[in-house]
Amino acid sequence: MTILDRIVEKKLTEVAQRKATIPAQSLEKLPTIQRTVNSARAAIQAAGSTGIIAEFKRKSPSKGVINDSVDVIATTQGYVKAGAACLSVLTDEPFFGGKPDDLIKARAANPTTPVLRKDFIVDPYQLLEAKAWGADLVLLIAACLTPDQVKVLGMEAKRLGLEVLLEVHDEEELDQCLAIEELPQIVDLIGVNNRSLKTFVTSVETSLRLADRIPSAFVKVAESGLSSATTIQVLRDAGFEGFLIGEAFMKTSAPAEALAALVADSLMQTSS
Ligand SMILES: O=C(O)c1ccccc1NCC(=O)[C@H](O)[C@H](O)COP(=O)(O)O
Repeated sequence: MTILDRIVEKKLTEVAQRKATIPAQSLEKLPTIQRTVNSARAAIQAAGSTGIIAEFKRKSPSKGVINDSVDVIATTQGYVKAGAACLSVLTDEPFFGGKPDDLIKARAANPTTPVLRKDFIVDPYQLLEAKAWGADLVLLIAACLTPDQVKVLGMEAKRLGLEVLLEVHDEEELDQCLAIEELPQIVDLIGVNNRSLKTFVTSVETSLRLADRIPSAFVKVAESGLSSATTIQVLRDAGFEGFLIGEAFMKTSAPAEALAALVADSLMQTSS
């Protein structure tokens, strides 16, 4: 059983309990469901964008506790001030120490920045939750979904006006998803996760290997294990425009300052 199998098993139980507590019909009636989202695609592709999707992540299966002392509002506002194009907020509690309230607070504190609900989406109900809590964007992880589920969840996300980041780990997952005829209508960004779900080892080679297989209709996002301006430049040269970064910032006592330093390093690289 991989870590993803364990997360999904737990997630299915959690979602069943949440549905029983707050029915989908009640979520549908919330005013936030009608809200127009902030586009992550536009934010990442805007002239001068850093492309950085800065993640608020307290702990992880690979690292255990990363940072359980920083405040979500101060950190996400600091991220935006330091140049984040988008925010990513974990809402999974058992494995990542996140909670819905983190997303709700990050949304309210950063009204014009796209916010990703970072979770393991296995049921359309979670998309309703994401919209209700103020997310602009959701993650669909190919490794835990069939192509049919990707299609159903992607279509539901679009009904709700959400943007979709589809995450793949290898060629097989990417090719299976690219075979979905409706993919360009239901997915905005394709992310390549550099972290092996079996070993937790991150290798930027994964992103570099898959870069050219991702059609230009999708914004390319490199995910996990990123920390240096040099690597970001190599990924940019390979066609990546988005960079999902959590641990490198969150492991410091001042995550926003770590982001500011990375942005400064990146600017120095482009000007030299
Ligand atoms: O981070 C983990 O240990 C992990 C384990 C199992 C499934 C997913 C996991 N991480 C989710 C992510 O995709 C990352 O939080 C995200 O890409 C940021 O990565 P990093 O910059 O390495 O924190």
